[in-house]
Amino acid sequence: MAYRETRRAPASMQTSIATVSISGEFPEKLAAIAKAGFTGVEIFENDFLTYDASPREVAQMVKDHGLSITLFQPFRDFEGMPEPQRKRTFERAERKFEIMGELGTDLMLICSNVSPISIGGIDRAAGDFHELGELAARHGVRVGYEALAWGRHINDHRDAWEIVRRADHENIGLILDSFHTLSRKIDPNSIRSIPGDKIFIVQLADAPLFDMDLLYWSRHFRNMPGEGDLPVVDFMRAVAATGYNGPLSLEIFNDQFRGGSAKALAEDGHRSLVNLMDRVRRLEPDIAIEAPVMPDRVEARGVEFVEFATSAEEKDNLAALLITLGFVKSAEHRNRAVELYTQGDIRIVINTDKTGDTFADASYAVHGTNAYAFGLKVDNARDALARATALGAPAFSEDRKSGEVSVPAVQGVGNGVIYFLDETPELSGIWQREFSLLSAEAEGAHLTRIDHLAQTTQYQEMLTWLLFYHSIFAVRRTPMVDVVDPGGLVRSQAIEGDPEPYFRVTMNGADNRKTFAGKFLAESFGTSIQHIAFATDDIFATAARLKDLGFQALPISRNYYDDLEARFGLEPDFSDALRAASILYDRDEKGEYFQIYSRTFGEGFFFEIIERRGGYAGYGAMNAPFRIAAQRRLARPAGMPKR
Ligand SMILES: O=C(O)c1ccc(O)c(O)c1
Ligand SMILES: [Mg+2]
Repeated sequence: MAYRETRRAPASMQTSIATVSISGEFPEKLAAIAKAGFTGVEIFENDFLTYDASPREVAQMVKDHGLSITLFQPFRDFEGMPEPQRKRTFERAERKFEIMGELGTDLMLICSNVSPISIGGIDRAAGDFHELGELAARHGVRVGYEALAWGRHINDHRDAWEIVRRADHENIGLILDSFHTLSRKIDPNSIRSIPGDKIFIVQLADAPLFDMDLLYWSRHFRNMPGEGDLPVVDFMRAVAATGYNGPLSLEIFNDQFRGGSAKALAEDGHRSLVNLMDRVRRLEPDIAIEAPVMPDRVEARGVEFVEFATSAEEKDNLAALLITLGFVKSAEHRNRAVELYTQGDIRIVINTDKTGDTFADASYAVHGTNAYAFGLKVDNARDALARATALGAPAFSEDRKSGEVSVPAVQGVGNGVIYFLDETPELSGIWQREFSLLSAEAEGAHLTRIDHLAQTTQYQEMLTWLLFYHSIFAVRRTPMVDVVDPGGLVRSQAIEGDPEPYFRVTMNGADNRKTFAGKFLAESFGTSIQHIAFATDDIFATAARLKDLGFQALPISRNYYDDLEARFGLEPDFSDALRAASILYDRDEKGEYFQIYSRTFGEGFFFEIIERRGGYAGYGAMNAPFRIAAQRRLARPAGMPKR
C-alpha cells in the first residue's frame, strides 16, 4: 500500500473545533477553545464576518490564544457552474484566498454544490478543481472538497474523492466529515483506500439517530463524538488507517449548544476527541496519529457506598428513615463524626463532621442534606483515576488525618465526588482501618445491594454527563425516554455497565423548575443524586418487613392499580397484594419489575426499592408519572385540597 511509504513520523494529536460549535461572541469562543486544550480552530466565515475586526486582527487574536487556524470555511456552490456564474465563482474564490492570507491559514473548505443551476459530471468538476488548484497555488493556499450529504450532484465522499483524484493537483484535496458519510450510511471502510496525504482535514460530529431530512438533521442536531448514535469510532478508524495525521476537527451544529456554556462545550468537545482517539488507538494500533495513552475504560463492579453530608440535627431524620428501611448503624469513624449504616452489601455513610474544612461540610452548606459522594468498586483505582483525569475530570482530594486512607477520586455531576475503590489492601481495608465496628445485629429488610443511582441535572447538561460516564467507564446507554411531569417534560436516560450492568445510573434532565426533578435541583442548589434504588430478591417479603419496621411507603393511587390490572391482565389477588404494599409493577418480554418508593426527604430526595425478575432490564419508566403524581400530592402544603 503506497500510502504507508509517504507516512510521516507520528505527530502528537492536533485537535481543532469549528467556531460554530461554541456559543458566545467570537473572543469568548476563542478563549474557551484555547482553555479546553485545543490546538486549532476552524473559522466559520459567518462568525468572522459578523465580528467587527479585520482579518489581521483576528489572526492576532487566534495567535494570542496559542491557536492556529486549521481551516477557513465554507465556500459554497463552486464546481460545475455554467458561465457567466463560473467566472464569478473563481473571482469570489480569489477574494477568499486573499483574506486567508491575512488570516494566516492555508486551507479552505469547499462543500459540494447545491445550486439548481449547477451542472453535474465528474470530469467537469475535476476540471474546475484543477483550475482552482492553479489559482490556489499562486496564493500559497490549499483547497479541500467536502461532499455534503445533500449536495446536488455530489453527496458521497467516494465521488468527491474521485473528483479530487482526477483534479490531480497538489493544492486540491479531500475533506471528510463523519456526519455526511455516516448520515447516509455509507460504509466508512471505503475511506481506507484513500491516500492519507490527500485528506486535507477531517471533521468530526456525531448525532442522535432520527429519521429526518439530512440537511435539517445536520444543521440542528449534531453533537460531540460519543454523545450520539453514529459509528464515529468506525469512521475514525478508517481515517486513521490511511496514515492521516492532520487535525481532528469538531464541526457541531446544534441548536441547544448555541445557547449553552462556551466553557462546558469546549471541554466536552476536547474530551470527546481524546476518548475517540483512545478507542481508535486500541482498535487500530498501527496509526500515524499519536493518541494520548491512558488506561482502558473502567469497569465498575458496583457501588461500594453512598455518602450523605448533613448536620447533626438533620442526621437523626435520615438515620431514622434508614432504620425503617432495615439498616443498622454498624460502625463509627475513629476520628470524625461519620457513621456507617449497612444492610446486605449496601453501605450508607452519614457525615456530619465539622472539624477543619471538609468538602462534606461545604457541600452541606450549599446544598443542605445531600448524597454528595459515592464509591465505586473497580479493578484498579489508580488506573481509574488516571483515565478520568486524562479525560479532563478534576481529581478530588482532601487533607487526611493520620491513619486515614487517601482514596483516588474525581468530581462528577453536581460537583459530587466519585471515589474509586479496589482490592488492594489499603483501599479494601478502609472500613476496618478508619471505622470502629459496632456489634450491631439487625434482621433487615432483605435489601441486598444498590441497583442504581438516579442523578438529576439540568437538561442542558445531560449530554455533558452522559459523555463523562461514557468516556470514563465501560458503559452503554439506554434509549432516552420522556417522563411527563405535570410541570413539564423530564428526559431520562440510563448508563449501564457493559457487558455486565453492575453499575447503573439513571440521568434525569429537567428543563424547568416546575417539575419534581427541576424543583429538587433548584431547591438543593444543584446537587445531583435524587434517589438511590436498593435491590431486594423478594419484594413481598421486603414489604412485610418494612411494615413491621414502621416504614411509610409513598402511597400510590387506586386508579393506578385498576389500570395495571387491565393493562397486564393481572389476577385480582396479585394486584391487591401490590396495592396493599404500594408496590408499582412493570413487565416486558424478559421479565418483571417491582418498585416501592419512600416518601421524600429534604428537598425531594427519596429511596426506592426494586426487584428485577427474569431479565427485566428497564427502570419502570412508565410508572414514573404515577410516582411523581404521588410525590406531588404529598408535597402539597397543608390546607390544600387532597384527593
Ligand atoms: O450545513 C452546511 O451547509 C455545511 C457547511 C460546511 C460544512 O463543512 C458542513 O459539514 C455543512
Ligand atoms: Mg463539514
